[in-house]
Amino acid sequence: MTQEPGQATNSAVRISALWKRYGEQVAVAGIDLDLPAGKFIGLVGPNGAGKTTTLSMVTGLLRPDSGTVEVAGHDVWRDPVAVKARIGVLPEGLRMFERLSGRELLDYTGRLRGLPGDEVEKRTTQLLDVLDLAGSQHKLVVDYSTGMRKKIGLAAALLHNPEVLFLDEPFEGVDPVSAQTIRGVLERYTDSGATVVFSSHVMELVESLCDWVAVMAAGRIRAQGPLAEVRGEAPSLQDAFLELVGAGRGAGRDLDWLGGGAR
Ligand SMILES: Nc1ncnc2c1ncn2[C@@H]1O[C@H](COP(=O)(O)OP(=O)(O)OP(=O)(O)O)[C@@H](O)[C@H]1O
Repeated sequence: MTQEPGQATNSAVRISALWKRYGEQVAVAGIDLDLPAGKFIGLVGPNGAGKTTTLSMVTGLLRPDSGTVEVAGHDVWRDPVAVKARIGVLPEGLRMFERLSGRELLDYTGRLRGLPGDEVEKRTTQLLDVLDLAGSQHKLVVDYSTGMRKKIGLAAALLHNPEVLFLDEPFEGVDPVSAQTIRGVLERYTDSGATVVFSSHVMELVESLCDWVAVMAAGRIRAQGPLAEVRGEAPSLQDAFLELVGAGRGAGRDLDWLGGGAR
């Protein structure tokens, strides 16, 4: 059911019976997810679980085989313009306009989003400042480090003040200082009532940031809910996760030739 534009909704994202296959490979196997608005949400799962495929379908970058996705009350595939106006996306391996400087990239993004020039300028200056990129604002994006690319990508995704922000592995390749900066910006953003959905396989990070998690493995949702509920009696999210995805702690036992100095 799609709500009328502007109507209040408690769900930031509603996914129903979503499927995606790549040939014989089932990447996403009919998942249902209801992600509450105003939360810091982690989508966690091992390599190949289907996180990127799910986020791509939710953000309108990849067409599902079947199923529906609603973001901020709008159907992603029937009402793509309304959805794209309300979301910010930092995809994995984001392609950017490499020959623009950081500031030019944000200026261009702001204008594409239809913001007035003076507003773009103001927000750009503030974001560059907060994300510690002011000193590199005139450097070409092609010369940015991995962490700087993540930060400028995040700034571009935030510029139009979206209702829901989707981030695929936002902390991958980011040093602890930059990670702390990104974290501060995201916490401020969710405190104002916006929603962050991010994918990660770093459990400690998810545990320390998120108030709500969805655990994915082999294309299916294994658990979803408030962090404390998903963690249950387990000492940490990592333990709960290993239990849920059935990971063997004995992995490597067969590698009897490995280590010990014998050649
Ligand atoms: N373009 C593609 N063509 C064929 N198979 C694909 C494609 N993209 C993903 N897959 C397969 O779909 C499954 C889910 O992949 P996906 O990238 O969504 O997982 P992920 O949870 O994001 O993994 P990771 O944490 O390693 O990035 C994997 O088995 C992967 O090999």
